[in-house]
Amino acid sequence: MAKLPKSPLQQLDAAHHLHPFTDSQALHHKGARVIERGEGVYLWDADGNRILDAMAGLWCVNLGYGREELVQAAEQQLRRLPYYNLFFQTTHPRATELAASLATLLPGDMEHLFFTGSGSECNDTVVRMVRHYWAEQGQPERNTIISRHNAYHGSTLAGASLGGMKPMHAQGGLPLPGIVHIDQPYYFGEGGGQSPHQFGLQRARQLEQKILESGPDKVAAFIGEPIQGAGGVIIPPDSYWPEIQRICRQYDILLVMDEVICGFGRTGHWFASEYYGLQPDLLCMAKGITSGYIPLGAVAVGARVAQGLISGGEFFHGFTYSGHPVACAVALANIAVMQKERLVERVHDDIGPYLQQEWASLGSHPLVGETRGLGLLAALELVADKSDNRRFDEDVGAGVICREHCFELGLVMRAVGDTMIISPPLVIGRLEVDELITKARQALDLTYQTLMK
Ligand SMILES: Cc1ncc(COP(=O)(O)O)c(CNc2cccc(C(=O)O)c2)c1O
Repeated sequence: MAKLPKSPLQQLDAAHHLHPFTDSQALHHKGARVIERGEGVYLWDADGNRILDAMAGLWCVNLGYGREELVQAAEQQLRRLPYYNLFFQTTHPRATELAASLATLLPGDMEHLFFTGSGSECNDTVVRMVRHYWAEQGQPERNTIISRHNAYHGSTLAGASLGGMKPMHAQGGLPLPGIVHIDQPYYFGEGGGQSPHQFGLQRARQLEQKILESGPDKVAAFIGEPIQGAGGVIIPPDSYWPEIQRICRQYDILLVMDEVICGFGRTGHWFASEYYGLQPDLLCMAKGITSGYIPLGAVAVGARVAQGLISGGEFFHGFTYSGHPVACAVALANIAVMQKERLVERVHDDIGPYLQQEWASLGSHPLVGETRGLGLLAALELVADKSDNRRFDEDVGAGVICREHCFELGLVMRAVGDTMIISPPLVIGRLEVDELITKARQALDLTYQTLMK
């Protein structure tokens, strides 16, 4: 795709708009990519280029773009009640209906929902909720939360602290006190000579070490993404999560699953906790809950913590847009479409296996050290030498080069370092998967030519 000089919009953007997670100076020179329209799994940029969005926006547009059912739900609610709050012993029908609907979809005994406006606000809520819970149980010193290096839990002070990304911690004096990290179950990058089974147990057992180091009576909870998304679609060995859950139960540590990415059918289950046989005490959701059409988050609360909160007097926490009525209306419509079209079952039985089968074929490419995936989440690792999976030097920027070739070919793939990841809309068809794979292979070929010339 030929790069045109900056348009008036790009010049205006450079003059006034500070983008998230962006080197603004670099962007000002380049000019922001302008995405104008979406339909199904496709986007169109301001130059009229059609792009297959294999990232579903930011892991969130599960129903694809242009779903009239969601637009209608929003419009109807906007006309009837565009906003009201859930404070002062008040509710509105959509919040109540959505809480009841979610309770039927969640694993285990999770019957209660606390609404927020984002995934980060969910994780801030988790920190306050678990510390308040333990204080109400007469154990106020239980306030340490254990998370993982390279986890992503958002960009608020608590979300970024729970996250394990060092560049984020370096900006703003993070992590906050009482939030500590153990290593991640990243077998391809850190497995060493161990079997996946042994590596999964070894990494899970770091939790026990950290609990003993912190003092079991000081630890409130452990938080993790079933599959780390922004960290690079890190799929743990099968031995990992059962061992984590066993350790949490042994030391009576609350288990918090962050399903902001993995929830709402992404893995072929309504929630990935089901796939891993987990009974979390708290579960965070956002993104796919509304297919990204409007911001919404929710924390699902299991019976034990819910009873503690309910009997613990006023919980001094909440947001203006907690359970925004238009967002709840869109979420209800989103869930209804997922149920009507049996999308979760389709990911599990049809399009998920098909995507994984086709994605795995990329593993034969000379640049690819590994392909992996579950449902409609997938990753591949770019390597300089397949014989020993030697990585490229960081300054080569192989992932960014590959990502840019993807855009030139009309495909969005995310680069996390030299890991290429996809998370397409759940509505993607087989022919669109074929297009995705063809373009991904072409991008790998172009990247190979760029790097190996
Ligand atoms: C697991 C998880 N938890 C919490 C959040 C925070 O949600 P909000 O952004 O709505 O506050 C996320 C968000 N995930 C996220 C957000 C922005 C960029 C990328 C990326 O992969 O580049 C990923 C996430 O992936």
